[in-house]
Amino acid sequence: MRQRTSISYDSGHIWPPPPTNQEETETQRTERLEQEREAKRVSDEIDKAIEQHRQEMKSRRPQMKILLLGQAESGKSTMLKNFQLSFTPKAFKAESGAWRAVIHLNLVRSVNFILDLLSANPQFAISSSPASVIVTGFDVLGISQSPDSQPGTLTGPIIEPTDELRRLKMRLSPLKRVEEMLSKRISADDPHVSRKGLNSASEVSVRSGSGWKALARLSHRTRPQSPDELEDAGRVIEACRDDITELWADPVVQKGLSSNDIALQEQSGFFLNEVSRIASKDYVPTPEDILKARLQTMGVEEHRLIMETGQFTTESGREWVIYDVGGSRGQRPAWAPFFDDVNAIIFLVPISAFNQTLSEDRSVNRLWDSFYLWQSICTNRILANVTIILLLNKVDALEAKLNSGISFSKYVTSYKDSPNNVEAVSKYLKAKFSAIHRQHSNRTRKLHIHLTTATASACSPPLHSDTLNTLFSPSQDHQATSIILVRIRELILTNNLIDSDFV
Ligand SMILES: Nc1nc2c(ncn2[C@@H]2O[C@H](COP(=O)(O)OP(=O)(O)OP(=O)(O)O)[C@@H](O)[C@H]2O)c(=O)[nH]1
Ligand SMILES: [Mg+2]
Repeated sequence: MRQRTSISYDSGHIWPPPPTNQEETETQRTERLEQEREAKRVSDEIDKAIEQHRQEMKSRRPQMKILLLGQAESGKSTMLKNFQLSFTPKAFKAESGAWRAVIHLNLVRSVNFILDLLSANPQFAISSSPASVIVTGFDVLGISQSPDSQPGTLTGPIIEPTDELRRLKMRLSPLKRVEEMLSKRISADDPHVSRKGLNSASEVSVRSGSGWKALARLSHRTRPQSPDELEDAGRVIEACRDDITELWADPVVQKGLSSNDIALQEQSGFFLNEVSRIASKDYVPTPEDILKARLQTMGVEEHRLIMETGQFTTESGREWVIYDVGGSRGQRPAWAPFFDDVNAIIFLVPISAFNQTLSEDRSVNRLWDSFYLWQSICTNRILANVTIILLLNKVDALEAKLNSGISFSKYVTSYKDSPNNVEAVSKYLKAKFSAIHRQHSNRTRKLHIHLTTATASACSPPLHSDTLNTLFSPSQDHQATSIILVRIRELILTNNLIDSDFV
């Protein structure tokens, strides 16, 4: 006979109740057993329902789905890195080694770009100056722009090669192979590497899900058939360290670049000022290096962040899914399928790009493109109830440009003779983006705007420059990325509480 098991709830309460001392009749016994069976059935059903609910909750672990949108090089992937740095620091640290190869590639590409300029026929297409297209007006209904020049052609080398530069070019020639190898390694089996034009040193991309971080970390221990290419690359770069420094410091190189309006230091993935550190044997990327590294996104990448930190006690361990998309025009049709069940959109605008054109279409001003894109997101009916956050990014680069004398109103004619400083320009842009939102968006939706410098580490102290410190009150405008991220997180959580058990 099966032994009856008893569950003790607390002292004095045992279930099923132990047999009493009283003699029971056969009928009483049958009744009691029937009652016990029924009680057990009910109890089992409750247990089953609880377990089912638990499993459901587990599989439906409340996820926050966030979509990062914006044109190419607006800083979407950099903002994602900031999320990781702030909320999943252990995971971020664990992956940081993989960025070494990307940073090495960024560096080597800048060098090879300069070396190409010593040739009569650079290996990439020549375009006109970055400032080729002017935005003539920001009428919110009809944003318009007009091209003011056409791509030009080039006859001789951009940088006149001296004997010393020829020698350097020879000595640095192994970096061509290093660039090829690193590009292949990072782009996995689908390399998509392009020189974008005279004004841009490099672009290498990864396809979503290509697992490049794993590949970039692999050593010969895990790939015995191939020599440790990454270590080889590191050794070559280290051997070239002094020559790279010399090349970058060469006055003829500097003059050739500046007289052709090529500002390498303003470009993505610029590391030539830190060669001695980055080209050293024991180089380990810092969080700031990782934020500065450039790797173009292709397709839509899904990143699952299990919160390691959290203001709300129940938040730690929760999952946030962040979709990082490729922002160039050819990539944008891939965004729409992700609009359906998204909780929030973070839209980035690189406000320093007012004097640049799209690399995929040199006739389109980048600021104009951002306005156009913003309008289409605001208008989108599927997104009508989604929390929307607008980040006016690259404030540091905007400040540098305006301080160097580049006139905002030259490119945005409706700005007229307003002051050429960050405060006035960002105020103007905020007003313009807000106006588009008001006009094209669901009226009840509130717009949240922040000025950001995504490359200023989420861990760095508030406000990256003295000028910005005095320009903006920390409570209002430009703040440390970490503070903005906490605000964004709170906002998204608060706006999406109804369907979740977050708090
Ligand atoms: N100076 C400066 N550079 C930034 C800022 N934000 C991002 N960047 C740099 O700009 C480059 C492009 O940033 P990404 O985050 O790769 O741009 P993206 O929007 O993901 O671009 P796609 O993947 O092509 O769509 C990177 O090298 C970043 O380090 C910023 O606030 N200031
Ligand atoms: Mg990206």
